[in-house]
Amino acid sequence: MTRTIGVSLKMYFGHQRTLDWCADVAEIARRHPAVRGGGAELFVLPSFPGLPPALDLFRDTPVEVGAQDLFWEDHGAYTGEVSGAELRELGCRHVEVGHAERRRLFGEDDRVVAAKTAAALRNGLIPVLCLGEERAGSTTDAVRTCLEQLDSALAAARAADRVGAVVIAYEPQWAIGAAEPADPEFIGAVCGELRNALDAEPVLAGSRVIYGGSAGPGLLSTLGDAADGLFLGRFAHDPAALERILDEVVALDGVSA
Ligand SMILES: O=C[C@H](O)COP(=O)(O)O
Repeated sequence: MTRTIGVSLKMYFGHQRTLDWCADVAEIARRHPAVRGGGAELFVLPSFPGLPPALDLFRDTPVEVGAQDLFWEDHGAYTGEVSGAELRELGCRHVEVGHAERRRLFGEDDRVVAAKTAAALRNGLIPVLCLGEERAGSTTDAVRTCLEQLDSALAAARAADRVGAVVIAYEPQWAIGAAEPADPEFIGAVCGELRNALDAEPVLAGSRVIYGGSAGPGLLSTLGDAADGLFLGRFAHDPAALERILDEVVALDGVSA
Protein backbone atom coordinates (compact mmCIF):
# COMPACT_ATOMS: atom_id res chain seq x y z
CA MET A 1 0.00 0.00 0.00
CA THR A 2 1.23 3.50 -0.79
CA ARG A 3 1.34 5.89 2.16
CA THR A 4 0.74 9.59 1.66
CA ILE A 5 2.94 11.71 3.88
CA GLY A 6 2.28 15.46 3.86
CA VAL A 7 4.07 18.22 5.73
CA SER A 8 2.79 21.75 6.29
CA LEU A 9 5.47 24.16 7.42
CA LYS A 10 2.72 26.61 8.49
CA MET A 11 4.53 29.91 9.33
CA TYR A 12 7.15 28.36 11.59
CA PHE A 13 10.26 28.94 9.45
CA GLY A 14 11.82 32.01 7.84
CA HIS A 15 12.82 31.88 4.19
CA GLN A 16 16.37 30.53 4.56
CA ARG A 17 15.32 27.84 7.02
CA THR A 18 12.57 26.78 4.60
CA LEU A 19 15.14 26.40 1.81
CA ASP A 20 17.56 24.50 4.05
CA TRP A 21 14.76 22.16 5.21
CA CYS A 22 13.61 21.53 1.62
CA ALA A 23 17.20 20.83 0.51
CA ASP A 24 17.65 18.32 3.36
CA VAL A 25 14.32 16.60 2.64
CA ALA A 26 15.10 16.49 -1.11
CA GLU A 27 18.39 14.78 -0.31
CA ILE A 28 16.55 12.21 1.85
CA ALA A 29 13.90 11.68 -0.87
CA ARG A 30 16.55 11.04 -3.55
CA ARG A 31 18.01 8.09 -1.67
CA HIS A 32 15.23 6.76 0.60
CA PRO A 33 13.76 3.38 -0.48
CA ALA A 34 10.24 4.40 0.64
CA VAL A 35 10.25 7.30 -1.82
CA ARG A 36 12.30 5.66 -4.57
CA GLY A 37 10.19 2.50 -4.44
CA GLY A 38 6.86 4.35 -4.35
CA GLY A 39 5.86 3.13 -0.87
CA ALA A 40 5.58 6.76 0.22
CA GLU A 41 4.14 9.70 -1.67
CA LEU A 42 5.49 12.85 -0.08
CA PHE A 43 4.04 16.34 -0.39
CA VAL A 44 5.31 19.52 1.19
CA LEU A 45 3.41 22.78 1.82
CA PRO A 46 5.72 25.76 2.45
CA SER A 47 4.54 29.38 2.74
CA PHE A 48 3.81 31.24 -0.53
CA PRO A 49 7.28 32.86 -0.97
CA GLY A 50 8.87 29.45 -0.47
CA LEU A 51 6.95 27.82 -3.32
CA PRO A 52 9.14 28.67 -6.38
CA PRO A 53 12.46 27.76 -4.67
CA ALA A 54 10.89 24.64 -3.13
CA LEU A 55 9.63 23.54 -6.55
CA ASP A 56 13.21 23.95 -7.82
CA LEU A 57 14.75 22.09 -4.89
CA PHE A 58 12.39 19.11 -5.31
CA ARG A 59 12.43 19.15 -9.13
CA ASP A 60 14.53 15.97 -9.51
CA THR A 61 12.59 14.08 -6.81
CA PRO A 62 9.06 12.59 -6.70
CA VAL A 63 8.16 15.00 -3.87
CA GLU A 64 5.14 17.19 -4.69
CA VAL A 65 4.94 20.81 -3.57
CA GLY A 66 1.75 22.65 -2.71
CA ALA A 67 0.34 25.71 -0.97
CA GLN A 68 -1.29 26.19 2.42
CA ASP A 69 -4.16 28.28 1.04
CA LEU A 70 -5.71 29.74 -2.13
CA PHE A 71 -8.39 32.26 -3.04
CA TRP A 72 -11.77 31.13 -4.40
CA GLU A 73 -11.59 33.29 -7.54
CA ASP A 74 -9.07 32.72 -10.33
CA HIS A 75 -8.26 36.33 -11.39
CA GLY A 76 -9.14 39.91 -10.48
CA ALA A 77 -8.93 42.74 -7.99
CA TYR A 78 -8.32 40.69 -4.83
CA THR A 79 -5.38 42.41 -3.13
CA GLY A 80 -3.12 40.06 -1.26
CA GLU A 81 -4.72 36.84 -2.46
CA VAL A 82 -3.21 33.98 -4.50
CA SER A 83 -5.29 32.03 -7.01
CA GLY A 84 -5.41 28.34 -7.74
CA ALA A 85 -4.69 29.20 -11.36
CA GLU A 86 -1.35 30.77 -10.40
CA LEU A 87 -0.48 27.89 -8.06
CA ARG A 88 -1.09 25.40 -10.86
CA GLU A 89 0.94 27.54 -13.28
CA LEU A 90 3.85 27.46 -10.82
CA GLY A 91 3.71 23.66 -10.72
CA CYS A 92 1.89 23.06 -7.44
CA ARG A 93 -0.01 19.81 -7.16
CA HIS A 94 -1.74 20.18 -3.78
CA VAL A 95 -3.40 22.97 -1.86
CA GLU A 96 -4.60 22.89 1.72
CA VAL A 97 -8.17 23.97 2.42
CA GLY A 98 -10.15 24.36 5.63
CA HIS A 99 -7.41 24.05 8.23
CA ALA A 100 -8.68 24.65 11.77
CA GLU A 101 -6.29 27.62 12.14
CA ARG A 102 -7.85 29.34 9.10
CA ARG A 103 -11.31 28.71 10.49
CA ARG A 104 -10.40 29.96 13.98
CA LEU A 105 -8.04 32.86 13.22
CA PHE A 106 -9.29 34.06 9.84
CA GLY A 107 -13.00 33.41 10.14
CA GLU A 108 -13.19 30.91 7.29
CA ASP A 109 -16.56 29.20 7.41
CA ASP A 110 -18.12 26.29 5.53
CA ARG A 111 -19.07 28.53 2.60
CA VAL A 112 -15.46 29.72 2.17
CA VAL A 113 -14.11 26.19 2.51
CA ALA A 114 -16.53 24.98 -0.20
CA ALA A 115 -15.61 27.84 -2.56
CA LYS A 116 -11.88 27.20 -2.06
CA THR A 117 -12.31 23.45 -2.56
CA ALA A 118 -14.13 24.11 -5.82
CA ALA A 119 -11.40 26.54 -6.91
CA ALA A 120 -8.73 23.93 -6.21
CA LEU A 121 -10.48 21.20 -8.20
CA ARG A 122 -11.35 23.59 -11.05
CA ASN A 123 -7.64 24.38 -11.38
CA GLY A 124 -6.46 20.79 -11.35
CA LEU A 125 -5.12 20.95 -7.79
CA ILE A 126 -5.68 18.23 -5.19
CA PRO A 127 -7.35 19.80 -2.15
CA VAL A 128 -5.87 18.70 1.16
CA LEU A 129 -9.17 19.00 2.92
CA CYS A 130 -8.81 19.38 6.68
CA LEU A 131 -11.71 17.92 8.66
CA GLY A 132 -12.07 17.43 12.38
CA GLU A 133 -14.17 17.96 15.45
CA GLU A 134 -13.46 20.83 17.83
CA ARG A 135 -13.60 18.96 21.15
CA ALA A 136 -12.63 15.44 22.16
CA GLY A 137 -15.65 13.13 22.33
CA SER A 138 -16.95 9.87 20.91
CA THR A 139 -15.92 8.42 17.56
CA THR A 140 -19.58 8.59 16.50
CA ASP A 141 -19.66 12.36 17.07
CA ALA A 142 -16.28 12.83 15.36
CA VAL A 143 -17.41 10.84 12.31
CA ARG A 144 -20.68 12.76 12.10
CA THR A 145 -18.86 16.11 12.23
CA CYS A 146 -16.30 15.04 9.62
CA LEU A 147 -18.93 13.69 7.22
CA GLU A 148 -20.93 16.92 7.53
CA GLN A 149 -17.78 18.95 6.88
CA LEU A 150 -16.87 16.76 3.89
CA ASP A 151 -20.32 17.09 2.38
CA SER A 152 -20.34 20.83 2.86
CA ALA A 153 -16.76 21.24 1.53
CA LEU A 154 -17.63 19.41 -1.69
CA ALA A 155 -20.97 21.16 -2.25
CA ALA A 156 -19.76 23.92 -4.61
CA ALA A 157 -17.54 21.53 -6.58
CA ARG A 158 -20.46 19.13 -6.95
CA ALA A 159 -22.72 21.95 -8.17
CA ALA A 160 -20.09 22.78 -10.80
CA ASP A 161 -19.64 19.10 -11.64
CA ARG A 162 -15.91 19.36 -10.80
CA VAL A 163 -15.50 16.81 -8.00
CA GLY A 164 -12.35 14.68 -8.13
CA ALA A 165 -9.78 13.02 -5.92
CA VAL A 166 -9.04 14.76 -2.63
CA VAL A 167 -6.70 14.17 0.27
CA ILE A 168 -8.70 14.20 3.47
CA ALA A 169 -6.57 15.24 6.43
CA TYR A 170 -8.48 14.09 9.48
CA GLU A 171 -7.28 16.53 12.13
CA PRO A 172 -9.18 16.53 15.42
CA GLN A 173 -8.84 20.21 16.34
CA TRP A 174 -8.04 19.36 19.96
CA ALA A 175 -5.02 17.29 18.85
CA ILE A 176 -3.42 20.06 16.75
CA GLY A 177 -0.43 21.66 18.50
CA ALA A 178 -0.75 19.18 21.40
CA ALA A 179 1.91 17.03 23.02
CA GLU A 180 0.45 13.77 21.72
CA PRO A 181 -1.72 12.69 18.80
CA ALA A 182 -5.21 11.27 19.30
CA ASP A 183 -5.47 7.65 20.39
CA PRO A 184 -4.56 5.35 17.47
CA GLU A 185 -7.74 3.28 17.87
CA PHE A 186 -9.82 6.44 17.75
CA ILE A 187 -7.92 7.64 14.66
CA GLY A 188 -8.41 4.27 12.97
CA ALA A 189 -12.16 4.25 13.67
CA VAL A 190 -12.72 7.74 12.26
CA CYS A 191 -10.43 7.26 9.25
CA GLY A 192 -12.16 3.93 8.51
CA GLU A 193 -15.56 5.62 8.32
CA LEU A 194 -14.16 8.40 6.14
CA ARG A 195 -12.64 5.77 3.85
CA ASN A 196 -16.07 4.07 3.56
CA ALA A 197 -17.65 7.39 2.60
CA LEU A 198 -15.02 7.99 -0.10
CA ASP A 199 -15.32 4.45 -1.46
CA ALA A 200 -19.08 4.90 -1.85
CA GLU A 201 -18.54 7.66 -4.43
CA PRO A 202 -16.77 6.65 -7.66
CA VAL A 203 -16.21 10.32 -8.48
CA LEU A 204 -13.85 10.48 -5.46
CA ALA A 205 -11.73 7.53 -6.66
CA GLY A 206 -8.06 7.94 -5.81
CA SER A 207 -8.80 9.97 -2.67
CA ARG A 208 -6.73 9.45 0.47
CA VAL A 209 -7.46 9.69 4.20
CA ILE A 210 -4.48 10.77 6.27
CA TYR A 211 -4.21 11.75 9.95
CA GLY A 212 -2.83 15.02 11.32
CA GLY A 213 -2.60 16.49 14.80
CA SER A 214 0.71 16.09 16.68
CA ALA A 215 1.66 13.16 14.43
CA GLY A 216 5.32 12.16 14.53
CA PRO A 217 7.68 9.21 14.43
CA GLY A 218 6.12 5.99 15.75
CA LEU A 219 2.48 6.77 14.94
CA LEU A 220 2.40 5.25 11.46
CA SER A 221 3.75 1.92 12.75
CA THR A 222 0.96 1.84 15.32
CA LEU A 223 -1.74 2.81 12.83
CA GLY A 224 -0.68 0.27 10.21
CA ASP A 225 -3.25 0.29 7.43
CA ALA A 226 -5.86 2.17 9.50
CA ALA A 227 -5.00 5.41 7.68
CA ASP A 228 -3.48 6.11 4.28
CA GLY A 229 -0.72 8.19 5.83
CA LEU A 230 0.06 11.25 7.95
CA PHE A 231 -0.20 15.01 7.76
CA LEU A 232 2.72 16.35 9.76
CA GLY A 233 3.39 19.68 11.42
CA ARG A 234 5.96 20.39 14.15
CA PHE A 235 7.24 16.84 14.42
CA ALA A 236 8.63 16.97 10.86
CA HIS A 237 10.70 20.10 11.49
CA ASP A 238 13.73 17.91 12.02
CA PRO A 239 14.37 16.22 8.65
CA ALA A 240 15.76 13.22 10.57
CA ALA A 241 12.30 12.71 12.13
CA LEU A 242 10.74 12.67 8.68
CA GLU A 243 13.33 10.12 7.62
CA ARG A 244 12.37 7.92 10.59
CA ILE A 245 8.75 8.06 9.42
CA LEU A 246 9.85 6.98 5.93
CA ASP A 247 11.75 4.10 7.59
CA GLU A 248 8.42 3.09 9.17
CA VAL A 249 6.84 3.01 5.70
CA VAL A 250 9.52 0.54 4.59
CA ALA A 251 9.00 -1.60 7.70
CA LEU A 252 5.21 -1.61 7.20
CA ASP A 253 5.60 -2.58 3.54
CA GLY A 254 7.81 -5.45 4.67
CA VAL A 255 5.11 -6.56 7.10
CA SER A 256 2.28 -6.45 4.56
CA ALA A 257 4.41 -7.94 1.72
O1 LIG B 1 -0.91 20.98 9.44
C1 LIG B 1 -0.61 20.17 10.30
C2 LIG B 1 -1.42 19.94 11.45
O2 LIG B 1 -2.21 21.03 11.83
C3 LIG B 1 -0.71 19.32 12.59
O3 LIG B 1 0.20 20.18 13.22
P1 LIG B 1 0.99 19.64 14.49
O4 LIG B 1 1.50 18.28 14.14
O5 LIG B 1 2.09 20.63 14.69
O6 LIG B 1 0.02 19.56 15.61
